[in-house]
Amino acid sequence: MELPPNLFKAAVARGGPQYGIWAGFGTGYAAELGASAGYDWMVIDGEHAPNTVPSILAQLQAVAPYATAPVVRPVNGDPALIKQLLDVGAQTLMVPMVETAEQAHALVRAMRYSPHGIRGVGGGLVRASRWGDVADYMARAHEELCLIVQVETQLGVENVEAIAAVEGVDAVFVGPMDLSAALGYPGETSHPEVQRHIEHAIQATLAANKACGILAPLEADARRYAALGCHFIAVALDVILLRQAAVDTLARYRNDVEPSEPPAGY
Ligand SMILES: O=C(O)C(=O)C[C@H](O)[C@@H](O)CO
Repeated sequence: MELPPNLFKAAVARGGPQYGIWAGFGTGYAAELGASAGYDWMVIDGEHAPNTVPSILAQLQAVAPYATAPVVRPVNGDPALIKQLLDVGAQTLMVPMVETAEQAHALVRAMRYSPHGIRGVGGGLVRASRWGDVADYMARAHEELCLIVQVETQLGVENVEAIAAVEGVDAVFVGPMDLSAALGYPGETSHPEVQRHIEHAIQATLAANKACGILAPLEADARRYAALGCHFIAVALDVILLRQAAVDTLARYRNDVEPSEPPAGY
């Protein structure tokens, strides 16, 4: 068979904004439900959601029949974990807490086979090559892989020009929550200082001709980031949607329950 195309990479190259949902339940069942809603892309979160390589595989399989493109976020940039995630068929990885061009370059090498990198060879043992059915998998895998690096610390923002310029980095994703904490305003993503850093990271990424993404569950934020040129914006988190709907439904029947406020943090 042909190498499966990376829907996310193609969509972001066509332009934006692409609207995404954050999958935080760690199950294929919930991920499939989110995909059935028609979002353009979905983060399968291995950093803060209760996920393992097998649970991520189950979610990749669950969303495969849908047009929603999966983006897998590993807990960190460990090359051994990257190898496992690529082998189970993740094509787009979003690695948190990238702070230097050297780290970004190491991630590119972790995703590529020798002589361009250090990815171990799974050959016919892995889903990525459809158990060997994709005959040219090793020669062409890099064409359909996509690396998103998360910039979400002060040092990361200081180095964003150099990070975005690294060959093989396809996109930068700004993490507003971590950045707010790193700058000393935990959870205050609207603080002027946090916003100044966010806008600088977006502009530097776009100036490097790389795609830029961000998390923005509040509509006004999402629209502002779209106007700034972000290519992909996560506008919903499934866990938060369920929690809000659960509280609001109960509040309609019980006087001791207040309807939910927009989340202070996300
Ligand atoms: O810093 C951020 O914002 C992110 O990276 C997203 C967070 O991990 C989390 O708030 C998602 O719920």
